[in-house]
Amino acid sequence: MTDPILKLEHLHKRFGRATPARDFSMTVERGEFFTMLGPSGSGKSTVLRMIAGLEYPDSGSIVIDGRDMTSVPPWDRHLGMVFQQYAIFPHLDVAGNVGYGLRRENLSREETASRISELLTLVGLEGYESRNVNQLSGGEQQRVAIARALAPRPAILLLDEPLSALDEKIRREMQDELRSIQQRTGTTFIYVTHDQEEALTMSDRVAVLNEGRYVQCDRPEQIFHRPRTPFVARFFRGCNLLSADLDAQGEEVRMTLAGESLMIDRRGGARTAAWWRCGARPFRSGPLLRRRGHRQVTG
Ligand SMILES: Nc1ncnc2c1ncn2[C@@H]1O[C@H](COP(=O)(O)OP(=O)(O)OP(=O)(O)O)[C@@H](O)[C@H]1O
Repeated sequence: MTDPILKLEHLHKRFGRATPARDFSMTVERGEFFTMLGPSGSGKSTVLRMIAGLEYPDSGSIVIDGRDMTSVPPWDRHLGMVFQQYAIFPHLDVAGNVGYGLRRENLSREETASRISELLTLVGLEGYESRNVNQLSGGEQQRVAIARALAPRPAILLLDEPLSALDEKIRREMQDELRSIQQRTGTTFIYVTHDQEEALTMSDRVAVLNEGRYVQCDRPEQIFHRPRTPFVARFFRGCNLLSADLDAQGEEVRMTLAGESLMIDRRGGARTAAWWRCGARPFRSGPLLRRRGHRQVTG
């Protein structure tokens, strides 16, 4: 088992009355697609900005690839960043924009051209080198921004709601493409979104944030089928929460719901069946998890 690529330990950050990070600790493994998901104001962007070095924590530490980076400036952290706004340079063509990411690499002209061409192929813009960026669609501009951020082979690529300005169809396509780019390059991605479906579809693991803490950090199918708190369950709109009485009897628990009783084991073994019997089939669980190759859970 290799060391995690990122370790956040007891991060705390306050802005006046807002506390977007409270004793926040988490680890991200090498090559993971890791997503921070949560409602507006839960602290996702602040945590991402602290990883990037765009904000400094009041206390706690940030270790990237084994080095303490807590007070290191952003340009020495060897991270890439992609934001919601397509932060590309309007006065440079596509090659100029992607090449900007290579300016510290000391490459020859030929090596730079070859790397730009490789990156454009990776993001599906093969042959776009001399195109004017102002004439590209939103999705294409975001691909240029991703190629530029990946150009110096960052240890981690940080993505803050990169698809939220795109229309639904392009957004869906880009979700699949981003996942594929991440897998082909093996780069660790840390992704911020408030979109539940996006998080579940793309990620290896998801941290659900609320008020500066994460309330659950797990694989998508665990988050979806085994929410640890009512907050997580409610956050996936369409999920039905029903109150039941539980009565422990040795290894089994009797659950009484709407006058019906059911024995479940202590790990909640029959819980899925119970939800099914109540007609509370989870929101889009089949197509959602099938899209990323998960087995559908049956009752
Ligand atoms: N630079 C800042 N100055 C003052 N308050 C801030 C600053 N940055 C963030 N906050 C506050 O911290 C809280 C968390 O903000 P943050 O942007 O991290 O949340 P978020 O989960 O990313 O939300 P959103 O999805 O709306 O972007 C909010 O109450 C916000 O107003």
